[in-house]
Amino acid sequence: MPDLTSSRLPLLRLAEFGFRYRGTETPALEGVDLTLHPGEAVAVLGPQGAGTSTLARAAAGLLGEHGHSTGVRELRDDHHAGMLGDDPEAQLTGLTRTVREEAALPGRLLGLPLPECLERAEAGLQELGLAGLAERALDTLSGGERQLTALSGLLTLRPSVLVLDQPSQALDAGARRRLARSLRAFRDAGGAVLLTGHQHDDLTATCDQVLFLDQGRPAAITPEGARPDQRPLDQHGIWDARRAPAVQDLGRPGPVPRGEVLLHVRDLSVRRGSTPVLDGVALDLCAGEVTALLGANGSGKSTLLGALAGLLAAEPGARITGPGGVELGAAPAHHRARHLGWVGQDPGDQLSASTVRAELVRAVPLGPGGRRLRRADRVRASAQREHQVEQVMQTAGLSGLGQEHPYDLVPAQRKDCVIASALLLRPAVLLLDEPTLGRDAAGMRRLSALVRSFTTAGGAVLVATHDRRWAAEIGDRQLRLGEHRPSSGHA
Ligand SMILES: Nc1ncnc2c1ncn2[C@@H]1O[C@H](COP(=O)(O)OP(=O)(O)OP(=O)(O)O)[C@@H](O)[C@H]1O
Repeated sequence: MPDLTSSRLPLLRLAEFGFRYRGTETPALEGVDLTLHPGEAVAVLGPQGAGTSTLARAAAGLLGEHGHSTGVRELRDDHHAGMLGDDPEAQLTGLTRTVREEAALPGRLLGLPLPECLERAEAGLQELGLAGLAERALDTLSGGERQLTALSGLLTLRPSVLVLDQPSQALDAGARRRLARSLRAFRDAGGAVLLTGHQHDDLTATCDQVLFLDQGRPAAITPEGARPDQRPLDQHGIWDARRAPAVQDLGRPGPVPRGEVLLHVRDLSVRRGSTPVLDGVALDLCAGEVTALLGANGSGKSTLLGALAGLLAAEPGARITGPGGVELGAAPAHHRARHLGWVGQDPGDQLSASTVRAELVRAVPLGPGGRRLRRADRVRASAQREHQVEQVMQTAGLSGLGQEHPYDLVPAQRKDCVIASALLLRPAVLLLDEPTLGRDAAGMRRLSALVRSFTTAGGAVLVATHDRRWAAEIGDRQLRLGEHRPSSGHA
């Protein structure tokens, strides 16, 4: 990055900036003023649909051919902006095999000499705590490890302005601290940072200013250097992940005798490659309870959920018993799916239809006889299925999105689509992998309500999350994975 410290000229300036996507009538952004000087960091927060991701792309200069812009966007001569997008499934290029290759790729595409690319990649990986994973195949990484790999690649380009859309997604507290340190060093060297998203967290809290967006328009801005307090965050629909948990707000009953055990697990050990990731996990999921699954990036949360769903093989000796004592240890995944609804970390892995409605219709079997139903029964079963789909779309906040392609939805809605599919099979247990990613305050409330209504109806939920506030609010119990040794305790 060129030396910037001597100058107070802005690195990036948006003035009266507006943008309208092609084929739409309402502008996604209007009248946005934003200036980033060397050393500064600004957060732009808004509820889902407020235009924060569009603003991130505009700042990074990536909107060009997608629509029509008005006003001014100026990036200082000889400088460039780099951006990490909000879709965890689209952050890796798919062109490389290992972490080192992926981190070095952006430089190679720029035409930098290979040794320099590798040197920069090494430094980026070191800084973000990934040096030990340099040789790892990308398809073996956990969600947080993937996100940090993408960020290391971006850092090798040495941009002057870093634009990060919801960068804390999927990161544990330690990784967030490392990232905050690395952004501080980046700013001290004269760079500027723009963070966008729907949540206030440890990273947005390090910014000099917070600009709130509402329906594409600036709604408020905090005074420089002041931290936003509770009121504007609530007013603008932002989920405050740093707030102390408000357990009483959820109307959770006090300690009650545990309900029927719906999933009983003992001696569950799983290896990934040659690495032992889970070692003798024991847990009981009971009717009416939410168990929050916590642990650092790479501690094995997705591995545990995947092994319970029958998607990853457990070491011999594991005992897994489902509702009513049904033996699941040797059952294949499609058999377990009748009892255990698995919603994995990457919703894209579980979506295959071209519309949300088609995806959900496909999830429901058409009566016990399937295609062999008589015509009249089939008509009745289809109408019933339509009704079920309609209802679940409402519960999951997908009303009005039935004709959308799942990949046109934002990541949180894509996850809702997979949650809805799982609910349609009426499982006794829901296994949710990081369902809070990318949600604003209303999205978090909807998720809490959905989880609670599932347990109130007698189900059990095991949910992996890095959001400690939400874990404390929703979890009746907590199971913490760490150092490959699980420890469980009550919330
Ligand atoms: N084939 C493999 N070989 C070696 N290690 C692997 C393999 N597959 C996964 N791992 C490692 O297993 C560990 C557990 O991964 P998992 O995805 O379960 O973690 P997680 O707790 O869900 O993490 P995150 O919070 O980042 O999503 C990670 O360190 C991951 O890199």
